[in-house]
Amino acid sequence: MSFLNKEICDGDNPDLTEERRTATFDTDRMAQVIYGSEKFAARRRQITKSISRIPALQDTKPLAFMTREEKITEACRELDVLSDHWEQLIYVNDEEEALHLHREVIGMEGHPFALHETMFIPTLVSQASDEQQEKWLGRARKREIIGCYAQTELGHGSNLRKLETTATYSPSTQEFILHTPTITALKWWPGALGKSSNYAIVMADLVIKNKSYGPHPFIVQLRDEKTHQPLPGITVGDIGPKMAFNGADNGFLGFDHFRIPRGNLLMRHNRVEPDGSYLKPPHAKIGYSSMVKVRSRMAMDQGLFMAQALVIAVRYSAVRRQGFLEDKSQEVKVLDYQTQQHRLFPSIARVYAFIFCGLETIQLYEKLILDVNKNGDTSGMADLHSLTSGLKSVVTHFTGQGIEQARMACGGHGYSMASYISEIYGVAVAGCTYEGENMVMLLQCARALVKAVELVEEGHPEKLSPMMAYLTKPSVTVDLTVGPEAYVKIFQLIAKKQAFKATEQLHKFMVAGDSRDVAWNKSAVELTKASRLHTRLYILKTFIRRVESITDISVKAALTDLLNLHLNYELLDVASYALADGIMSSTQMDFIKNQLYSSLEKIRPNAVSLMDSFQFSDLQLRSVLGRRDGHVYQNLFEWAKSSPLNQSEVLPSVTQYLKPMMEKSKL
Ligand SMILES: CCCCCCCC/C=C\CCCCCCCC(=O)SCCNC(=O)CCNC(=O)[C@H](O)C(C)(C)COP(=O)(O)OP(=O)(O)OC[C@H]1O[C@@H](n2cnc3c(N)ncnc32)[C@H](O)[C@@H]1OP(=O)(O)O
Ligand SMILES: Cc1cc2nc3c(=O)[nH]c(=O)nc-3n(C[C@H](O)[C@H](O)[C@H](O)COP(=O)(O)OP(=O)(O)OC[C@H]3O[C@@H](n4cnc5c(N)ncnc54)[C@H](O)[C@@H]3O)c2cc1C
Repeated sequence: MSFLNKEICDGDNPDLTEERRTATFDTDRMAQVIYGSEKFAARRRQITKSISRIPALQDTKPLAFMTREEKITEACRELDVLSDHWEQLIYVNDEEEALHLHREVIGMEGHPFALHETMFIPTLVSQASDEQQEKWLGRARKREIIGCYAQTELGHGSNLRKLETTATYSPSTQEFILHTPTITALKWWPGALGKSSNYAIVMADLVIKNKSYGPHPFIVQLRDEKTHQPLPGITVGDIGPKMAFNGADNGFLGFDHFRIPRGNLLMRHNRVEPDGSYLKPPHAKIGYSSMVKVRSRMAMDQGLFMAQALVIAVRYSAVRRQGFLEDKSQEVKVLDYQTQQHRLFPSIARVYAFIFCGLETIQLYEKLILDVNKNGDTSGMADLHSLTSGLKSVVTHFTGQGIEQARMACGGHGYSMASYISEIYGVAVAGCTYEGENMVMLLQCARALVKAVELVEEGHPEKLSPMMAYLTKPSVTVDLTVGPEAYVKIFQLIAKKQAFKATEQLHKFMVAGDSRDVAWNKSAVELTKASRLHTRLYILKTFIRRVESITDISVKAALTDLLNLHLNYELLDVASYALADGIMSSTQMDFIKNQLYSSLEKIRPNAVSLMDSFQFSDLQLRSVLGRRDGHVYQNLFEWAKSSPLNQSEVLPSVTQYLKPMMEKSKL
């Protein structure tokens, strides 16, 4: 079967056109699966088309040749143009459409609204009372004010209970006094805080009558709305250049006894009354909801980062010819090498798997917020917290690995900033750190796992949440040839064994006299391993569920090949556990390897289309190597010529130093 999209292929590199001809499915149909619905996939295309009709949004100077200041200015110029066209481009207040618009036009290097959309507004939605929403949410949505999320401090990011910024209630004036008592209490890292935001959600330790109530969210005006000057009592600025993400002004912030009205404590779930009495929230960690929101998005966002790198690497691999196979008259596309396929295809499978998880966790968060806000029902919080803690850690780790492999798969040109892969890598791996450092979050996930194992050991398996039910499954011998369910069974056994082993180790140290915290630390590596396996099992099951639900036969067939690759690759990757515990034999290992290699061959003809299906525009990709038309070499040459170093033949560094040095050497 062939699905040739004329519009796409006309004038393209013939090697890429050939790849698109061999596809066995329709990329528009695949896009519906990727983006969760026919409607949203179509809206994305429509928005992309509308963007392409606005000349002021087309690419200017390549980002790689811009200074940081130029990048920030350019992002703001684009935001201004977008704001003029906002209502004609997207449905106002549709978060997914807004995200797509920003991703495509401004890209991933950060911008003044990145935290406004992803954390400031969501915190107002989940934490502000109706009255407070009336006051601030409308203004925020209309972009009359720009906000950020200021939580992390110079001295503390992971351990929130030790945040030092205080918000001390003064009943006589009905104000909170925000204060930065030490250098380590300076807020440090919040995105868009340094120069752009005029408001912030500030997480500070609530203190009433000398009693600390822990971190609470406050809305704080930082800058004058007319002059944009910091208000008296506020010290704020940019923390300097970063590994990537340099279009964002991550900032620092200090308070000198800065007063805000009582009504600026976000009070949907807790209250401080005028006399200073405190009303507890229905769940102690409800104030952490914005972090859970971002974590619940991360499987999707990271999947899309990795997808961008893979679109670039796969298209380039179909254009790049090097070396010979059978036919000595023509060099082969590097995509035909088994090693190249092995380098790229398992990551393609992970991209799809991560995105399917993201579609699910985004919905789970939306449901949770509805339950909490409408019915005060917090019962889903613990499960979503442990799930998203594990997921953000596993997904960011593999995304980093996948992008780096994509970079190497592009050979020398992958190392050039023309590929854009280094930027994608730099931005994506920030996710290993932000929203909770990966080890810290794996250990959060482990808390839930250990609790579940303890329930089983105490004879209460009925109390387990559905995600943990596998911990009660008995050991069985599995015939791998029967299909995905057999892989799930083996994975469940591996994950279960590791969860029990890690818990056993924890208990052993406790029995020997260690406190739970010390025993926990002595078992931490084993615990993180259990969390990873538990999370990878969830990813695998989600992938299977999603593929089963697809109705388009050709799309389903292509994704089944990808799923089979995933099952074999993941199981092989954790085979050491299975071998050590006698869960799998070496014959089964050989079977898995052979399945894996034949999956690579099956996927090969669909590789380019599997990545085309993401329907990223060239504007969004920002990559010379990944262009849709595949005209790599001409454009690389043009790109290099536009380097500022090539704007003159002889650089001042030559006249000033190299020439005199060479002259001196002649003497
Ligand atoms: C439209 C525009 C879009 C444009 C997009 C363009 C592209 C942009 C690209 C990229 C955007 C960039 C965006 C960057 C964004 C970054 C933002 C940030 O980084 S904000 C800072 C994050 N900071 C952390 O995540 C700290 C991590 N630490 C913590 O969360 C806590 O300290 C934690 C969870 C590690 C411990 O918290 P404890 O000390 O209060 O609690 P304990 O004592 O350990 O636990 C007590 C119980 O509470 C539960 N718990 C903890 N947190 C919970 C929660 N959230 N929900 C439910 N339970 C929770 C625990 O599981 C535990 O349960 P049991 O006792 O075991 O049953
Ligand atoms: C690009 C970027 C954007 C960010 N944006 C924001 C933002 O908008 N708002 C905001 O408030 N913050 C933001 N942050 C800050 C970010 O959330 C924190 O850096 C992150 O939570 C990690 O905390 P930390 O820096 O204190 O790391 P640390 O906790 O100091 O980590 C250092 C090491 O200690 C280990 N460690 C720490 N605690 C434990 C433990 N209990 N057990 C085992 N190991 C442990 C970690 O695993 C790690 O290896 C951003 C950070 C980055 C990089």
